[in-house]
Amino acid sequence: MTKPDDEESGGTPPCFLHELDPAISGIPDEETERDVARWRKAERARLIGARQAVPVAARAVADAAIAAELTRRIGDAKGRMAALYWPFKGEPDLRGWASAWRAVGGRTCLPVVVQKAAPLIFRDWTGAERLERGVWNIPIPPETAPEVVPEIVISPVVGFDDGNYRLGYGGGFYDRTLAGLRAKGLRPRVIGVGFAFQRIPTIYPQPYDIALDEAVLAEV
Ligand SMILES: Nc1nc2c(c(=O)[nH]1)N(C=O)[C@@H](CNc1ccc(C(=O)N[C@@H](CCC(=O)O)C(=O)O)cc1)CN2
Ligand SMILES: Nc1ncnc2c1ncn2[C@@H]1O[C@H](COP(=O)(O)OP(=O)(O)OP(=O)(O)O)[C@@H](O)[C@H]1O
Repeated sequence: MTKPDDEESGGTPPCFLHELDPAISGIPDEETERDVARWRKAERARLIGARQAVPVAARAVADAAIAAELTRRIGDAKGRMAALYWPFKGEPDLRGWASAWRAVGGRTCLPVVVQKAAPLIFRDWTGAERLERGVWNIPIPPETAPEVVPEIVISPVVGFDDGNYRLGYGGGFYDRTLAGLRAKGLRPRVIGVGFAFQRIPTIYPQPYDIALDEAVLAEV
């Protein structure tokens, strides 16, 4: 990245993001990391706000559209393990899809935060067990539920960009989880889900960001 000549003369723009080429993921420098973190924080707030403002009726239509499209893309359920999520902050509610998937022989699991700044684990979710409160009060299957490895990961996006990169809540959980699975030679199919307005040109991907395989984003 080149530095503008006027850096010492008061003409410096507040942020250098406009100079970044998202296609190039070089060695991260501190200044860039700070700018990206700041930009992501604001973008998350904007997108989560827009998502929470979607009216209930429109949301129900969009959730149904996402569910139908997932079924179409994924196909046969028999014996296949899909990771879902317990929706919060206006995320699409796919719990109905999860039970429909189980009803035709699919299996489901939910992500569990073991600790901050660490990969997630996935626990088997039959739909019959009593869920517990995990970190940030997110419902999770109890410790007695076996840890499993999903073949398909349905991941709620805060933002989704043209390079298939996902903006999440900022914990880095999915990136760490997918990196950990890859290190073991495991590559689940990762499908982002959300609403069409969550599509953005770029999240300014960093070396640790892992692109998703695809996304299903419903119009609202
Ligand atoms: N429904 C759902 N479940 C999920 C995820 C998700 O994106 N959606 N996750 C995907 O990763 C994991 C949880 N990730 C989360 C990451 C940050 C925050 C959060 O609210 N953080 C606080 C800051 C907390 C702190 O830094 O101490 C905040 O934003 O106010 C919540 C969940 C696992 N379960
Ligand atoms: N594989 C990894 N190893 C170590 N640190 C990582 C890894 N992936 C991400 N991080 C760290 O996690 C932090 C948050 O990452 P990022 O902004 O991509 O979160 P996010 O994808 O929006 O959140 P989430 O996946 O929890 O919804 C970053 O500061 C980054 O340093």
